[in-house]
Amino acid sequence: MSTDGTTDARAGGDPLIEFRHVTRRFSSGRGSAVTAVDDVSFTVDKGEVYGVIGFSGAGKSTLIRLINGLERPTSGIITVLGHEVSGLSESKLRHVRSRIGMVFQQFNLFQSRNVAGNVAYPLRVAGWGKADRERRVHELLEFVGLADKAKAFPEQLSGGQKQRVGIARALAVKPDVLLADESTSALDPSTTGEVLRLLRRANEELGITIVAITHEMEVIRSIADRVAVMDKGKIIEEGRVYDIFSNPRDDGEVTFVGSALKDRPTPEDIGRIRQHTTGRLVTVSLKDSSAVGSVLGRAAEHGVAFEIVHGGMNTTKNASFGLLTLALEGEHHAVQRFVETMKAATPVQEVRDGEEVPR
Ligand SMILES: Nc1ncnc2c1ncn2[C@@H]1O[C@H](COP(=O)(O)OP(=O)(O)OP(=O)(O)O)[C@@H](O)[C@H]1O
Repeated sequence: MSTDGTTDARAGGDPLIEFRHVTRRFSSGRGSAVTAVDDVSFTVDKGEVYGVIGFSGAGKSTLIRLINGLERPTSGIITVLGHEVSGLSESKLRHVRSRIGMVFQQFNLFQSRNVAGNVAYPLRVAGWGKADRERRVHELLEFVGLADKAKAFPEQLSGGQKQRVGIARALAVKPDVLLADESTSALDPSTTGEVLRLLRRANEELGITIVAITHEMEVIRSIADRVAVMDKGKIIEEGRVYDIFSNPRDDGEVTFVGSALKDRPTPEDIGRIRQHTTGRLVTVSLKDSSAVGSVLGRAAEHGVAFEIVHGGMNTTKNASFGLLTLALEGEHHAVQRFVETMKAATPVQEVRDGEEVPR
């Protein structure tokens, strides 16, 4: 990662995907219209994992369908792999689509074909010869850890195994981009981890760029480099996952991503904490834990006593970080000076009693 907050890949050239003021409106038939994607602009760089998160109806599926040209924008410009797809004919679009793999929530496997047959399908369509197909299918099944299942049929596989076949198939023709549409939403938590690790390997070992749309924060936290939060068709927040997760905001406003962290105290937690302390409550970021440790080590010199009342560690794709909530006891000005000293070392957020923390 470079110091200006961009990915290393960006230095290598133009973005792989670019949306400029893209809007997609659907008419509902009775004269009213739904704006599924509303004046959205973003870029995805080569080699990065870009996550899009939002509630149902936020416009995520429409956004992903705009990338592979299954939807056309009402207005705005979409460039994918150097082509302005918003203006391409259907035959030219097919060429761009052949460089984009797709992973679906419900796997979309052919039930009548075995695993090898499913993975070989896009290779057949692309005109690969039999020997090359067989070699490639074997290579892909090795990559996804299903070499022993080549002859099995989808109905004989677990959900996680089906999705691994789906990923092998999506990677078959060596696409530049993988679009993952709620790829783990149909899976249980342990299988979700297995599929996310595989997507991460596809990104890191094969260098494939991934756009993952999801309503699950876990997907964003564990594989995305950057995240866009969608709400009612708009991107309402965007940034590097590590920065968004690890910076509690000073103004007390809790962001969509930040609100999903389990290591901030809920109002119920605050109620319990208040039963045994009247101290000032602050949440400090452990982005640089040695700096925080040395400040806390000097609390007594400031005439301040602290107690750790809440906290935990999180791991994102790129790094770990934690949030620690402290109760600070001491003379008002001493506590204030100590908070200022902490703020010089790390982001600090006040915890207000009775504060509503959206979950
Ligand atoms: N073909 C269509 N015709 C009319 N309205 C549509 C069409 N496709 C999507 N919409 C509307 O656009 C809005 C965004 O839908 P979209 O499916 O993109 O959201 P989403 O975030 O993917 O939600 P979900 O996770 O439930 O699929 C919704 O109000 C939806 O009803």
